[in-house]
Amino acid sequence: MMESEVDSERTMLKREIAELRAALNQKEQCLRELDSLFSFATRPEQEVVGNDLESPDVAVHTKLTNDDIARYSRQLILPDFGVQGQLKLKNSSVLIVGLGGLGCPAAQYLAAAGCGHLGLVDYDEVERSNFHRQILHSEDRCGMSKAESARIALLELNPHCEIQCHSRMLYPHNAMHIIRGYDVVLDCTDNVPTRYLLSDACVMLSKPLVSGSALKMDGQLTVYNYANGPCYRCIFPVPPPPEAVTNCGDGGVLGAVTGTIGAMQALEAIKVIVGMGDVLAGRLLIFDGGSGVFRNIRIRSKRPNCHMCSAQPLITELINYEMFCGMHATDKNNPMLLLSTDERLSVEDYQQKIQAQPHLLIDVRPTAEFEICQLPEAVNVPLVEILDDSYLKRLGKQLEDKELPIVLVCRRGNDSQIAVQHLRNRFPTHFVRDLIGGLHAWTNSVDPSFPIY
Ligand SMILES: Nc1ncnc2c1ncn2[C@@H]1O[C@H](COP(=O)(O)OP(=O)(O)OP(=O)(O)O)[C@@H](O)[C@H]1O
Ligand SMILES: [Zn+2]
Repeated sequence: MMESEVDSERTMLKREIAELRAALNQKEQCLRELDSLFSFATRPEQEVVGNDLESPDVAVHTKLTNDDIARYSRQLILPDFGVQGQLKLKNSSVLIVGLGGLGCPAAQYLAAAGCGHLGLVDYDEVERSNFHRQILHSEDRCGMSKAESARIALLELNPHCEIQCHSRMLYPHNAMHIIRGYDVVLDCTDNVPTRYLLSDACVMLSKPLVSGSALKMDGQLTVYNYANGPCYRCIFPVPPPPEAVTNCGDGGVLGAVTGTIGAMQALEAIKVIVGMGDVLAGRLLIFDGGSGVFRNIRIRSKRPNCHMCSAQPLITELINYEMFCGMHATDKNNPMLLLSTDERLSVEDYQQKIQAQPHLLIDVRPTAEFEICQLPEAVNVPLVEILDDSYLKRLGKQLEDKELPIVLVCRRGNDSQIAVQHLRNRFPTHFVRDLIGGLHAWTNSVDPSFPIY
């Protein structure tokens, strides 16, 4: 063998070894993810201590008081409800997870109707952007835990209701402890991992789950795991890709829409407890607030091979739902993982080093948001336009022969990263940066008088 042939043989072998190593690493990573997904609930339990994790002490009432009769008279005279219905409600306990746009009206109607015990779970604190729809919270309780704030408002409405606050995040290590003590659970949250967690825990504990959602002008409602009906996994066996999920913070929502769905969640819970009416199990109520139309569609019945609620479930314990839903995966679609910090610009550096010199500041938020507030000299080019080739052509003309630095900004610094990637592909040698943390960081670190939403 010639010396050159030996060299090329060596190079080829080295390449093959590198490829085998990469494949091995990938397989090991898959194995680690699988292990982590399925061994999650068997790890030693943490943070499961605290008074709020004990089940509510539900005394059994056999009679209504005179105060009950006066207070609830208008519903007592409903033939399907009556004294027995009121007593069932008085002896019942309902867990409301999420005291936001849906949870507030739901809790309000349940407390007012005389539900004896309410559990309120929320890890978040009240802030100003909540008030337009989270109607139990008020200006003077800004910064307070949402569960505590809701409790104060609910007791004003009905001091006979016993309320247990769980001011913490519901997650796999505490979900079973918290849910166990309640008869019915309301999902009033806004994220996919919690929806799977609640559904799985409710299947394991045989609790009906009244699930609501609302976004923009639309809402949806159904009851899972009731009277042999489907669970959430029967309908959604695999989670949607993270980038396909929009929440109220990004998509917007009208308070009256969340109010409509939240009130209907309370109604379904009352129907389940009292045993009246036709519970929305196996059916999905769709509310189109724009046209004022309610539709009711039949959804599938139990999926025979559902991983959770079938006769032979594959999942027998709670798992890591964030991972299951892909939020922590090294997901290329996750904009948070697009750029490293040194490829970006802090709001302080922008203010001190760039703002005073000629530059192009592009705000990539949708126009409706740009109209709410904008930085001086910012031009609005929504992300969808940036991704469009005709805009890039126009920008190319504008930049001809100019070393104009480009700075991109959005609300929180996610969309701006996508825009940076796009512009860099087109103008690889140009200075293109985005502001870390977006306009929120601007308010927090540079100009507290700049509006935040
Ligand atoms: N796993 C969870 N445990 C406890 N509370 C949760 C969980 N997931 C979501 N929530 C709560 O559910 C509520 C959802 O309500 P909503 O979407 O109206 O409010 P928000 O999160 O304040 O909205 P915004 O997007 O405007 O900030 C929030 O208060 C949130 O804290
Ligand atoms: Zn199922």
